[in-house]
Amino acid sequence: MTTPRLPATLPGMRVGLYGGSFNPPHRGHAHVAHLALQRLRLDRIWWLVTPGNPLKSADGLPDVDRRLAAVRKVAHHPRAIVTDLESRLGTRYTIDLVRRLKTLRPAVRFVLVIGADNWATFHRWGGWREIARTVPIAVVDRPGATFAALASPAARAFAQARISERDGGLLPDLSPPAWIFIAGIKVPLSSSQLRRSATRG
Ligand SMILES: Nc1ncnc2c1ncn2[C@@H]1O[C@H](COP(=O)(O)OP(=O)(O)OP(=O)(O)O)[C@@H](O)[C@H]1O
Ligand SMILES: O=C(O)c1ccc[n+]([C@@H]2O[C@H](COP(=O)([O-])O)[C@@H](O)[C@H]2O)c1
Repeated sequence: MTTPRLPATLPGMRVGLYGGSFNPPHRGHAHVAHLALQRLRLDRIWWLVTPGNPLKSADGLPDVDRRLAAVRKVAHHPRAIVTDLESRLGTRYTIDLVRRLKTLRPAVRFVLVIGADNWATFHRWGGWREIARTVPIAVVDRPGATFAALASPAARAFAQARISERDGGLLPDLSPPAWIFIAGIKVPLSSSQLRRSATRG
């Protein structure tokens, strides 16, 4: 099996893994990426355009190249990398992605970055406990999802591993399980809302 080319890294680099359908990308996504860069003191954030969320129907999902082009327009930041790495690795499940990355780049400090709605349903992800034991996780708050995220099965299962919001800069250095809930300004935007408005014209 040949290994696809990964974005460049250096040993010890702090890299946020920010996966999404991005159908379409919006300012809420840029907010998550910027907040993660700042609060976790990341060297890079990789916007990973998924070939398809295993829990969502792929009906009407534009192909990866179209979504990559759209994400590049909203992701502007000198430390942002927009990539189709998951298509090239052949991964759809996050557990497979993080296992591969830990093997391919053992000296890089990866952190998984997700929105609060995804932490609320994280227990439905394949191998969710193993994901949380493999990489630290940063959860960014989102309108309507705060309570569900903080009371979620994942939050309860890993209650002892939650760190204080003011210690975000430490998260990439911690051995998992470790997670943080990042509050602050919430951006009330979603791709589904934008798709609905586009259909209405
Ligand atoms: N406004 C937002 N605030 C915080 N996190 C967000 C926001 N929008 C998206 N996210 C997070 O960004 C990641 C990618 O989201 P995704 O591409 O599914 O967008 P979405 O707006 O949630 O789409 P949809 O409405 O189709 O479900 C997910 O982890 C999601 O939780
Ligand atoms: O691995 C899983 O079971 C899994 C289930 C749901 C979502 N994910 C990943 O979570 C990321 C966010 O997905 P989405 O559709 O909410 O943008 C994206 O990278 C998905 O592949 C992964």
